[in-house]
Amino acid sequence: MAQPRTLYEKIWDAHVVDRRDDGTCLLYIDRHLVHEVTSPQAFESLRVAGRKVRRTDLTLAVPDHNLPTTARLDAEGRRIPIADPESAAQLAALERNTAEFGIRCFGATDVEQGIVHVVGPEQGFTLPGTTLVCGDSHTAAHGALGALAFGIGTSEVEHVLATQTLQLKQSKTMEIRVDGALGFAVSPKDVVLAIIGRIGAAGGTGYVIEYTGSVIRDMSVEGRLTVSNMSIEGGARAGLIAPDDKTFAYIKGRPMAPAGEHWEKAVAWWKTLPTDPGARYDSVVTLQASDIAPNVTWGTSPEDVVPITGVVPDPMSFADPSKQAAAKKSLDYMGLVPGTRLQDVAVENIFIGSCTNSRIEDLRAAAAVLDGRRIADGVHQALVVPGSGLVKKQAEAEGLDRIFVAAGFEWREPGCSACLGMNPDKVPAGERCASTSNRNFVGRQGPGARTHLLSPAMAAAAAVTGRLTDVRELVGE
Ligand SMILES: CC(C)[C@H](C(=O)O)[C@@H](O)C(=O)O
Ligand code: SF4
Repeated sequence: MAQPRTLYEKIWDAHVVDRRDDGTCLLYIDRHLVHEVTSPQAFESLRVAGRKVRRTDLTLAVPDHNLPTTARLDAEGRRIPIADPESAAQLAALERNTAEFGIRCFGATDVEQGIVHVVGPEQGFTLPGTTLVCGDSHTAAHGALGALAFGIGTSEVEHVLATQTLQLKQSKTMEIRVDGALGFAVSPKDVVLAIIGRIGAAGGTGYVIEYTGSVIRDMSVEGRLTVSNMSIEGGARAGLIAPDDKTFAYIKGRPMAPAGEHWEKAVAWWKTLPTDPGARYDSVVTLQASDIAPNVTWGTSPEDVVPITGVVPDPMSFADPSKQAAAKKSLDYMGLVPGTRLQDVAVENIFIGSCTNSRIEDLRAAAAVLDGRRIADGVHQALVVPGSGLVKKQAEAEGLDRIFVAAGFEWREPGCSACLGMNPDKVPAGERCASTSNRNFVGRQGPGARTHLLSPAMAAAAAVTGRLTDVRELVGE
């Protein structure tokens, strides 16, 4: 009998083109997503070398990082120019490069435009069993559909554009199993924050994670995308979830998904992908769902996480001296005092969006909390930024936009927005933001901005009270 293999090993083996003695492999790449920040240099190098893009049909581009999220067309239907010269240049370069090299690109005013990691799954571009790359660290998100998906650097973007392959060494495997059933108002974001809190921001270094267990199986595909998305915040190269009937139902009928007899064939193969009984992982971590509460971060690393019922930790409570120093520095930056109850921390900004939490279920969860409520007086910026034009359209069809606007939120156009300071959406220096994004690094949401990561429902609860809040108490069980 063949050796039992993990999901990761099966995808890996199916894509190795060549293997060197030192273990370096040449891997075939099935799907390549491109955005404006990490591609200009790659296209320029191709141009200089007189090379073409090897498989334009397996490459898809979309602008997201630099695009302002305010209206993109004026009253006459003309495109509103982008004020920031650098952003305007990046976006123009993406349009020019994709046109010149013959790559499909969703434009700023197309309904399909959105954050690259929302667009891939939504279009059926992301498929189980494929290798998928993008010049972006949150590419791991696509692992939620059972793709081996990971971020690459600009020189690798060039390599994939030119050859449709990548040089790589195989990673170790880590199973992260979450057993049990989640409590009331505990969301996929709380699960992944709990995981990162457990393994640490470097805990996954050198590994590809596979998320397993009843909590992952019971989760919607949207929720799984949130979990896989943050694999990189735990240091892992990728974060996979075995494809199942839910995955197939999610993909079926999407514009770029296989159809007709191709669909049947694809599903038959996808069903062979889940990890074989008896396959071994290099490392196994288990969490119990009943131990997971709505979580919030207090520091400047996603591993700095506590349940909302907790307090800001004392740096001296960490055993590791380097962690003690880091925590002290974090607290200085965050303007927090050890022992403060998280629920006593006031926030002035709310951001609901990013590739972690801007899909329809995220917007529904936040709107459910905001329905019939209003943002607190102390909150002076509350943004809700759908992950794509299609998410926006769906949300509007469900009337979610009206709930957000009635509550005092700004309903924006799709993009990365305040997830990082590469466009006009920023958090002012010294102010705090309850944010559904994935990184709370120093200056991430703007110079001096203080970020608390949490779920969409928790962000909505913070908007209502003007402080970090246990959503379970606000909405009642
Ligand atoms: C700009 C881009 C390269 C970057 C990434 O790689 O992740 C961004 O998306 C981020 O989230 O920090
Ligand atoms: S939403 Fe944030 S994390 Fe995601 S790709 Fe954009 S900047 Fe990166």
